[in-house]
Amino acid sequence: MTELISQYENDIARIEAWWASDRQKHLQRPYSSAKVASMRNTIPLEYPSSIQGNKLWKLLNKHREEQTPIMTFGCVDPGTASQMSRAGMELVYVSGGVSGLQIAPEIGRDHADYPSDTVPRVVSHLFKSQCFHDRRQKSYFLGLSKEEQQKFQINDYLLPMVADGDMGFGSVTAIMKETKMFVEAGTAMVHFDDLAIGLKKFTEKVGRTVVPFSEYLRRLTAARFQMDVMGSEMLLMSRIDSYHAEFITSVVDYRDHKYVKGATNLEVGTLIHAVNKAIEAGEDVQEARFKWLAEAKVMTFPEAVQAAATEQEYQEFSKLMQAKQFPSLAEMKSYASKTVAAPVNFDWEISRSSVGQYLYKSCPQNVIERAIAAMPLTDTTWARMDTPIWKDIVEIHTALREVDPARCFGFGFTGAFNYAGAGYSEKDVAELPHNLAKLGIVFQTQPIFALQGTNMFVYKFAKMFKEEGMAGYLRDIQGPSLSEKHDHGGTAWGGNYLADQYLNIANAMDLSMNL
Ligand SMILES: C[C@](O)(C(=O)O)[C@H](CC(=O)O)C(=O)O
Repeated sequence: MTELISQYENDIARIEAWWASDRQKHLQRPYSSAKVASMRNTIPLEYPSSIQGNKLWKLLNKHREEQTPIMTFGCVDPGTASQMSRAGMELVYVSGGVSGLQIAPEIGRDHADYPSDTVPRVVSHLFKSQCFHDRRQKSYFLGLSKEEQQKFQINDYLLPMVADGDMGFGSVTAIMKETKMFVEAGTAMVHFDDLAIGLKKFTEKVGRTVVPFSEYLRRLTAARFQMDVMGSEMLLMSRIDSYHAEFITSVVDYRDHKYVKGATNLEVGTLIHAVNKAIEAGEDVQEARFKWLAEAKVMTFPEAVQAAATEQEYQEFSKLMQAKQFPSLAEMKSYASKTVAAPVNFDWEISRSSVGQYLYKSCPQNVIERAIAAMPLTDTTWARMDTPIWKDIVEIHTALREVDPARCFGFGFTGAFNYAGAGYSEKDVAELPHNLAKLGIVFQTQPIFALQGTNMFVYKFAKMFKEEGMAGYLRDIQGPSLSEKHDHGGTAWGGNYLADQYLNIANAMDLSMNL
């Protein structure tokens, strides 16, 4: 019994020293070291994700200081990961969307509806493959002559992996389990977003739903707590998805109230009723929805005040609004009643969707507020965007860097970004990675290469092979592969040297045989 108590007390001291370290000191936890210590195992467990997390932390900060980008892309298979190493990339991104379409037991769109262990399993598989290549490279290298060693290119096969944790696949205990799986798998950094579970409609232009502020912070706290219990240095990234959200699940948190939209024409009945009527009549539901939204004159409460007030009244109202960063609806209503003569009609209940979501106004400011609230619990931030609007990127990251100048940020160039539509010239696109890096946005991923790129390359090859057969194969694949010493099963990459060494060792089985 006393042993358990002294171990618990030692753990508390160790945790506090750890939290004061350079790597951890930027974090603030809403729980004590004693709580963490009380939930630790009685044997010390260590995880390679700590080594990978620390490696990534150094890498991100080096690039932040040098204002240079770390370019990477989504990868779900060992071969691709090994070639990323060989090409000198510095990290590997494991995409949820690609895992859902390539790895999940039941393939489907990126709705995060695949089993919660899908991405951790991909990371675990990749990590084992990274360790294999690391081992076989070392043993191969050590078997070379001094001259050969001089010329040998040593690859870093153990690139840190950044993994997509989506929204965590459940509430507190589910997120803790998910985080545990990522730590055990060898993940260097995981991101959890503020999207609603079960309502993810990914990369479709409409219909994204976020959870309230408080629910998101609860997710991050659960993940951080799990990492603390495991003593893990894996990095936790907050990914804020509110920039393109159209809905929020609840108005329980007053910090969201400024952005929740309601009907200002109260004569229209409910949105649900309008949609159901259209379904019954066999009419276009989307059209009925748009019609209702226009008739209901949907807007946020501050916008409703502006519409009802004179310019002078609105200025008075705005002054009162500045008194508090996060006024609740009740407070905003009281400010309006003190400053505006006309009635301000506003009802956020009648505009709720059929699954109960409230309408939500997305804008850079709510991304900033959410990202700042998430900072004490997380190591890095990703403000996700469907369209890379440069002025908003600058606004968001400038505001965030004022709060934490040393923060490293991430960015995803999603597959369908319309750069020209967002005003980018070819030169702007070429300079984008460097311009992002100047804002501290150093982790930059093209998440879906393993769909967009791989599909295209395989299609082109398959067409050629069908038409030209082995002659085409020899010309385009086998010839260059052999002559340029690309990796394939018959090279050192395939592990034959390592296997030979295993065989030799095993063949030396019994020295007493003296054959
Ligand atoms: C990063 C992402 O979550 C993914 O699953 O890879 C997606 C990718 C995409 O839609 O292009 C994302 O939400 O950005």
